[in-house]
This record gives sequence, structure tokens and C-alpha cells, in this order.
Amino acid sequence: MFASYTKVLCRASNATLIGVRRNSKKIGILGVPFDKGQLKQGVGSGPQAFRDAGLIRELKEICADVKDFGDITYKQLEGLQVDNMTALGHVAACQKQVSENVFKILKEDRLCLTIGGDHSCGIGTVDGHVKAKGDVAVLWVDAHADLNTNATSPTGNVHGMPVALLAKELSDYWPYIPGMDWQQPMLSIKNIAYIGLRDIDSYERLVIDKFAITAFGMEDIERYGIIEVTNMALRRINPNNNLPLHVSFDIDSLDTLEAPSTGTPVRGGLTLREGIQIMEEAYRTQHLSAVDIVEVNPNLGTPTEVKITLEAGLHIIKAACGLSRRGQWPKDVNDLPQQTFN
Ligand SMILES: NC(=[NH2+])NCCC[C@H](N)C(=O)O
Ligand SMILES: [Mn+2]
Ligand SMILES: [Mn+2]
Repeated sequence: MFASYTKVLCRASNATLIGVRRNSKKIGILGVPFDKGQLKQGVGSGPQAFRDAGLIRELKEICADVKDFGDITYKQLEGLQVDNMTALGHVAACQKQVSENVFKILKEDRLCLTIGGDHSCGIGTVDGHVKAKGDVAVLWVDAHADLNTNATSPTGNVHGMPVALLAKELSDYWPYIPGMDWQQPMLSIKNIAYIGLRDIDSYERLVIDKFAITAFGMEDIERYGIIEVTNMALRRINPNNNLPLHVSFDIDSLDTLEAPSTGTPVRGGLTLREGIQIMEEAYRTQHLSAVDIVEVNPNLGTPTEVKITLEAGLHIIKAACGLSRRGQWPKDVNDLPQQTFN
């Protein structure tokens, strides 16, 4: 019965339903249980919470080859100090490990999925990506710009600084940072776009305008819609669609109702549907190469709020891994050559 069902389906649909074939890309998962880029405890248990919520099992439903590379460990570097940069000895040591592990996963020709931890891990993930693949295009999906230097940060928290550390054009605005010699700013600001912004510090605004960084705030999503905004962003940072794509997804880009368990929530954000759509567009480029999902803090909020937040994160991750809301073909059909059904 199923065999004939399969036959009929495939005969009818080879041309039209190609989009719901399964993802054949291998996936590598890296946990970064790191919370020292900000001050609230709990965000470090993000990786464990996602695993407990069924991350690996659910990804195996989408993709045949899912490998969990486990969690980053590191040894804190003692005595590192830079003005207004909190816990530098932790950040520097941890992000070096993140970068090396992302590099390794990408060299296995896997989509690298990094589960934070706070957003300081964007330093290591983008660094590892650039080292593995050369120039990359980065979509930074976030309520915040994370574009402060130690001189402009109102908090000293490094999770508000990763983009400024990564951008070549901003290297002159930093002092020498001990412990970070492994990290050279290698990303051109032209290859970064923001989606979802709504809480930008004044010096961040100045830098966005001065360097004409591609930045779509919530008002742009209101005006143009999420599909148009995502594709405008992708065209700007990757006009020939020839660069590997990195999406760094801060869960606080989503509205607080959709993702309450996060350390710096800002109301008026993306719906989960919009977040999923961004990932579906990113997947559709066929160049999605690395994804971070960060800032889920299972210590914040009620058990129900934590569950809602983790579920939202899982939806985002699965869309990035090729899950289609139109449904997918059965697993066994996917790998057979099309001629089998002619
Ligand atoms: N990844 C984040 N949630 N960042 C929030 C940053 C907040 C603020 N702009 C700061 O520099 O501290
Ligand atoms: Mn944020
Ligand atoms: Mn962020």
C-alpha cells in the first residue's frame, strides 16, 4: 500500500515538489555553555536545555547525518584586563575553543549549528567560519546591534561587542586586547546585515550610519514584510550568492511573548513565524553554512515560559536545517534516484 502510494506521489510530483525533499547536508552541533559575556546566570545551560528538549532527536528526523560534538570546555586565562570589558580571561579562552571547533566541524563539510550560551560566542563562531571558508556573509538577527567597543559599551558586557570585534573596519577603535591574538578582525562590514533591531545604543547608531551598515529594524519589517527584508539583506551582503552564509540568531530578536526566557528582552519583536521565515529564506540560498542560536536562559521565567522559549528556538533551528512547513517526503523516498519512479 505504501509502496504504491509512494510511486503515485513521486510520479506526480518530481517537478513541482522538489522543495520538500529532505536536506542531504550533514549537521554538526556544538554546545557553548558560556555565560560570562553578560551578568545573568543560567544562559550557560542553554545547550543542555536544548538537548533535553529533544534537539538531536528532532534534527535526526530532518537529516540523516547529525553529529553532536558536545560542549566546549576551556581553561580561564588569568590576569587579563582591559577597561570596561568584563570577564575577558573567560571570553578569550572560551572563544578560541569555539573558533577551533567550528573550524573543525565546517571542515567535515557539515552545517555547523552552535548552541549558546550568550552572544559573545558569535566572536568564535564567525572567526572559525572565516578561517574555514574565507569571506562569509553574516545575518545578525537580534534586537540589539552588539556593536559596542569597550569605549562605547554602557555595560562592559562582551555579548554587546561581538560584531565590533569581528569587523575589519572597526579594528582601529579597539585597544590591544591580551588573550585575543588568535582573533583578527577578518569580516568586512559590507558582508554583515542586521534584522530585527529595536534597542540600539547611541554609539552603535552612529557606527551603523557612518559605515552604512545594512540594518533592518522592526519598522522596516513592518513596512516591507519579512520575506522582502530578508532578501534585501541577503542581496546586500551576498549579491552573487557565492559566499557561505552565517546566521547568528539571538533569541531576543523574537518578541518577548514568543521567547520570554532571555536576559535582555525587548518587546515589539519578531513573531516566531517571521523568525522561521528568515531561516527558510537563508536555507533556500543553498549556502547556509553556520547557524548560532544564543541567549536562551532557562533560569529566567516560569517553567511554561522556558518551554515556550525552547520550542521557539527548536522551530528556528529546524527551519535552518531545511524543515519545510509544507511537509517533507518520507525518509526512504528521499535518497532514491528520480528515475526509480519513472
Ligand atoms: N547579545 C545581547 N543580548 N546583547 C545585548 C546588548 C545590550 C547592550 N547594548 C550592551 O552593550 O550591553
Ligand atoms: Mn540581543
Ligand atoms: Mn545579541
